[in-house]
Amino acid sequence: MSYTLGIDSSTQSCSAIVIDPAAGKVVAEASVNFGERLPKYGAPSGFIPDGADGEVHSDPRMWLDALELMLEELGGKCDLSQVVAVSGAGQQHGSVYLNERWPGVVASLNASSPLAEQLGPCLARETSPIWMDGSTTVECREIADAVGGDREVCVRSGSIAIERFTGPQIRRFSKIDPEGYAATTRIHLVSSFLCSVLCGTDAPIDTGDGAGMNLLNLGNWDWDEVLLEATADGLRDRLPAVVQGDHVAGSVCGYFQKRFGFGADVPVTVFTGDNPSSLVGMGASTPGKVVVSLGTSDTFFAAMPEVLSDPDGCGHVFGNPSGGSMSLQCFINGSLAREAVKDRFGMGWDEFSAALASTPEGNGGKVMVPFFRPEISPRTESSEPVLVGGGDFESWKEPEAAVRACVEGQFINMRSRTRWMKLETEVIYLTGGASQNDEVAQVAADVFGAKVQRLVVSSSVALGGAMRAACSSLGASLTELEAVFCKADEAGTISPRGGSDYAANEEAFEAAIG
Ligand SMILES: Nc1ncnc2c1ncn2[C@@H]1O[C@H](COP(=O)(O)OP(=O)(O)O)[C@@H](O)[C@H]1O
Ligand SMILES: O=C(CO)[C@@H](O)[C@H](O)COP(=O)(O)O
Repeated sequence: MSYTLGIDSSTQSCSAIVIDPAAGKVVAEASVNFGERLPKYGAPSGFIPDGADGEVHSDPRMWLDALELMLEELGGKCDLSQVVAVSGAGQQHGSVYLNERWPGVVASLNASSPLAEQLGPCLARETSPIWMDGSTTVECREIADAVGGDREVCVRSGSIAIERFTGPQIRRFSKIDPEGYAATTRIHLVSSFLCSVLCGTDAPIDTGDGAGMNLLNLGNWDWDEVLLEATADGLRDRLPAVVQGDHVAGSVCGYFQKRFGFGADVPVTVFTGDNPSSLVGMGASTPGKVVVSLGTSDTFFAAMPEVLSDPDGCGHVFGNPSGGSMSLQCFINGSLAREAVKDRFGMGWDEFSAALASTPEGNGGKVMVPFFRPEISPRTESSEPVLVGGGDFESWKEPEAAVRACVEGQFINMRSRTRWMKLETEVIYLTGGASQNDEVAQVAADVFGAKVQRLVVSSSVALGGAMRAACSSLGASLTELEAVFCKADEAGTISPRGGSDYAANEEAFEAAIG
């Protein structure tokens, strides 16, 4: 038996899948929700709430604790000594700031004490800004001005200077805590941090996740000197190397061998971002398939035949772990906005679904701009949702209509904001926590006028890691793996009903966002 393992450290949980690539089987899965299992970090939804000035941070020790809990759980379900290759992914853009102790400590992890205890003293910044952080508007402007404007930043890096991207975050840290920045000798992404810990060495950053930093040049897929210079002094020395997604970063280190029973010399393929990994796990790594992920964020992405960036400046280009690039649009008001509406009416998911089922397509013209925190697609300041459509609805007195207005509003916004990708969306491949909800999936089908399919294996981020490990370390064929592991759940296919073209609701939505 030769298994491969894929790890997914996303916003709210650390999950994994073990597959047997030769037998075409899923062997085991495990997941640890940060908020539920690690309440001591004060992050019920995976991040520390109520940060000042738009800051949204998480504690990297929480990610380490969760990794250990998750591997313990996984080890109870399958024999980890049979794992012959590993890879994984992290939520994108988040950054971990490490001091001079880091290289020594990570290379000599002691199996008798937890990772968080040993690596805590290596943090030059106690907590990590994550993708929801919007505190760097000033720094975005400064970087763009230094480089010659947003268009120039976009041409170089695939995105204009964006608040949650790592470069602006690094610049802000260097300004607000110059001593902390001076003590920082290495800055990792969530993905490269966890890959480093697993290998017991300082791992590189892959082009998939690296492109979410406003620091990587899409022309040569390497650090861009002009952007580095515009971002912070001495930045190049603080960043790891950039590599393509098939690079092997090292092998599973002694700590994990002793604690969890991994074998010696198990290669670890460089980790990537959760969305690039999901691209692989959804069987969408060659152009032609559109993926919508309904995780904490909602994202819409696709592999592209050539680099395509958003003229409006809200969308992004990331590296495709299988080569080339992918375009992506991210919506901050995803699952947490749906949860906010559900909670406002004291509903559970079943009642939320029933509300969708009992209301008509188009909602009689009632539509919500469901921005419970400032949105990034499009960029808006407001953290109050807007209800348009009349009477009781606008005073939040029609729960069912409000639920439909929220979900339709989300997909209407997604449809408008992703037109720049010029994709034929006959089928949408849906993944992420909310994708299991058939009624939410039905709204996606109706608004896009496209068939919606989920895959039999739903954990696409982790699966992408296990598939990437099999390709780069075992020489497996990605096409063959996709044929076996990325099968659509045909019984769960949802077709559009065609009851509305949503044109009037889109018009109302656009008018409301101004
Ligand atoms: N039945 C459901 N209907 C709608 N949304 C759901 C349902 N079950 C879970 N979710 C949503 O899934 C989200 C988590 O998705 P997940 O993909 O695990 O997030 P992430 O990968 O960002 O950590 C939760 O915030 C929750 O709102
Ligand atoms: O910021 C982005 C993509 O640019 C987010 O999609 C993060 O990568 C978080 O992903 P989820 O935890 O919501 O999957």
